[in-house]
Amino acid sequence: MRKPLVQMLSPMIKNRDRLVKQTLDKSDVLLMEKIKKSKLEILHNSFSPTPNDLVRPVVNESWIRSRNYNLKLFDYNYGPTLDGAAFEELLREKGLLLKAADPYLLNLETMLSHTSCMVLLSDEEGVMLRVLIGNQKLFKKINKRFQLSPGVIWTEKTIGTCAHGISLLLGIPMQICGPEHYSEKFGQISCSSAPIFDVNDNLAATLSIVSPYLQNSHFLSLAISTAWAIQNEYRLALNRELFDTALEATDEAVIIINRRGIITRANAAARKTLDFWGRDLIGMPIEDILGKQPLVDFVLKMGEPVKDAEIESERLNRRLCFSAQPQKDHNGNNFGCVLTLKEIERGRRREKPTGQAQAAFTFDKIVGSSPQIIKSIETAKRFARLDVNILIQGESGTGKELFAQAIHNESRPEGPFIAINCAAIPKNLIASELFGYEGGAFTGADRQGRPGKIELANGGTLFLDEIGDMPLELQPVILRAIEEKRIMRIGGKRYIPVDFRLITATNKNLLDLVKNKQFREDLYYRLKVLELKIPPLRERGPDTVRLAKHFIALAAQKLQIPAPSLSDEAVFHLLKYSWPGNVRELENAMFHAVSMSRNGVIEPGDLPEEIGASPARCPVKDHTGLELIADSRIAAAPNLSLKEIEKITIIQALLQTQYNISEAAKILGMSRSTLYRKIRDNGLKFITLNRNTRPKALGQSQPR
Ligand SMILES: Nc1ncnc2c1ncn2[C@@H]1O[C@H](COP(=O)(O)OP(=O)(O)OP(=O)(O)O)[C@@H](O)[C@H]1O
Repeated sequence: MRKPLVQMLSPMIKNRDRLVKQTLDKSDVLLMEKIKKSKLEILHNSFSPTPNDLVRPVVNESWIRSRNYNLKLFDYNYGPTLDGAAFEELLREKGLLLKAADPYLLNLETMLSHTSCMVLLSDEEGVMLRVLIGNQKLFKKINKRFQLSPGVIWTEKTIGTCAHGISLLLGIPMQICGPEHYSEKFGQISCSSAPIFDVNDNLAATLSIVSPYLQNSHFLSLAISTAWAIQNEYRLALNRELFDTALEATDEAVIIINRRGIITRANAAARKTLDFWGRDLIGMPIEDILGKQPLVDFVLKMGEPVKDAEIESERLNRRLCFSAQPQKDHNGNNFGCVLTLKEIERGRRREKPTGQAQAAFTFDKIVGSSPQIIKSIETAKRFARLDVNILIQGESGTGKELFAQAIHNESRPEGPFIAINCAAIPKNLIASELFGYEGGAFTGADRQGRPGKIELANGGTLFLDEIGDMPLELQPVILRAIEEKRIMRIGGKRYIPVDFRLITATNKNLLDLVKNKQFREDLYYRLKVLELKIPPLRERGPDTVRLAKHFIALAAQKLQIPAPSLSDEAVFHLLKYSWPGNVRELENAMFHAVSMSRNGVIEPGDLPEEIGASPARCPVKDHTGLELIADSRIAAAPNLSLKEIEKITIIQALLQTQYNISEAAKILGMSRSTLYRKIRDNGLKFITLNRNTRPKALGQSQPR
């Protein structure tokens, strides 16, 4: 390394010390005299004259400080030197800094070896860690005069004004030439210094280039750029250490793989989990360790994260909880991924959250941007702020519990979320479920007794789903508990105060039940202080496609395969179907479709029969005559553009009205002629199937 670098220098440089001005001309000498005179005046008069061009304010201030340290002006000042053991210890301590700096110092020394320059590296306290000089004869001479050797402490305090002393003190690059030094003994030398900072911007070191005679601006730039390079290297090393410490601090097995699936980092927990104690995982293909894992291929290929999926490793004969986070550069290019693995106890599957005492959903997790769902979200958010009872109404599977959880997380996130489905509990058990019981209250009861769900909801939210199925005889007791905010366990003798927010939900028309005397009117009005309506899926327009994509991604994750896309025809079938089971049905349908899909695309044939078995011919064609409901971006884009939403909404309205333009225009709230124009603007040419299914080319017919 040293030889080729030396060869880069011109023989002119080698022969003559051209880097520095060795002979001083008349003007130099005059200038030096003037500076020296100013220095003596300032120090003698013990006041700071207005700084002039000759004396920089930082230098002026440093001279005053040096004098106040009682340093000698006309003689040598020697810094103390650390003893051998202390210096060895310090070198060990500064190992990372030296490892980062040494290659650069060596290069600098090589480049300057034909000059009389010295390269110094000091730590943040001014201890010289490295003193490098190509010319050994000169080094000995300097050492004798200045006692400058590794381990000596040189600061402004110990030797007076010098470049590296000011760099240390102020954290700035500095060049000091000849009489600018405090001590006159330094009058013939010059120095350029630059600070080096660690990752937290703490001063860590200085780099200095010292030369006899005067320096030029190149010296300072050389010192700054070398210090900068060392600083970057040092920060990288520190970050690497920090990363390794964090990596080792976690109990989770963490493995980093590159784009080809080769392990580049792994912590001790990973070696333990993968039975690799004492052996290195680095450089091994992850497939050799875990066996073929479609999820790993999926993350590397698609750049999508995976959270808490369960994988089976045949090689390890073990099930693992697997998460993966792709590593991307600022342009979104995937260059590997971080895998975390947790062992799942034998015979114990990862528990699915039951939704019993925890609420996972928040408003931002509710998928949908249709005006209908946005309205429900906005209303629910407003309701969440008011601590009163809320009745959620909506068809089955529309997301009522989802909204209840989101309201809970918005209003009482610290408390428990206790959900009960009144239709799912046998009638004779509802009372004990809700109110709990004291020990021995009835045959079969626990000896210690048990708290009921209302008690458990204390401080949080009680969610009574299917409230319409609450037995009539229990309704007055519920009413009292709501009004008095206290309950008595079955067989108990004392009231227990409870503080809970009540959210109820139903897919029935409660008012009809009230009219039929199946539901108490007073309870009904107590429950519906605020009423939230969740729209059915068929009214949410393009949300069907958004939700479908959301569920496809979830299903693919569960099945450990890359998420397939939806073909245009499949999108058409999804929009056309009326979804009696709402979002839950869509979720199941997408799971079915993902399981059935081949070649990464969901076709109508992959959908459950009732959804995919609509007419084989798609009645909407684009201007090229292709059977499309919209262009392919609808299937590909993660979110839909306004134009795409408009297109889908028009198609939906036409499907809903069986292509009756007047009715569709009414649904869309626009005139027939506007609808005709929008059909054309959207590049759609329709073959209408009127109620008698007689096809008619819409694009050619004139609006009446
Ligand atoms: N907007 C949405 N975003 C994401 N997932 C949703 C959305 N709406 C519903 N779901 C999902 O659909 C399923 C049904 O939702 P939920 O159980 O909340 O409906 P529900 O109206 O309470 O049903 P039921 O009437 O049967 O009690 C759940 O798996 C839920 O996660």
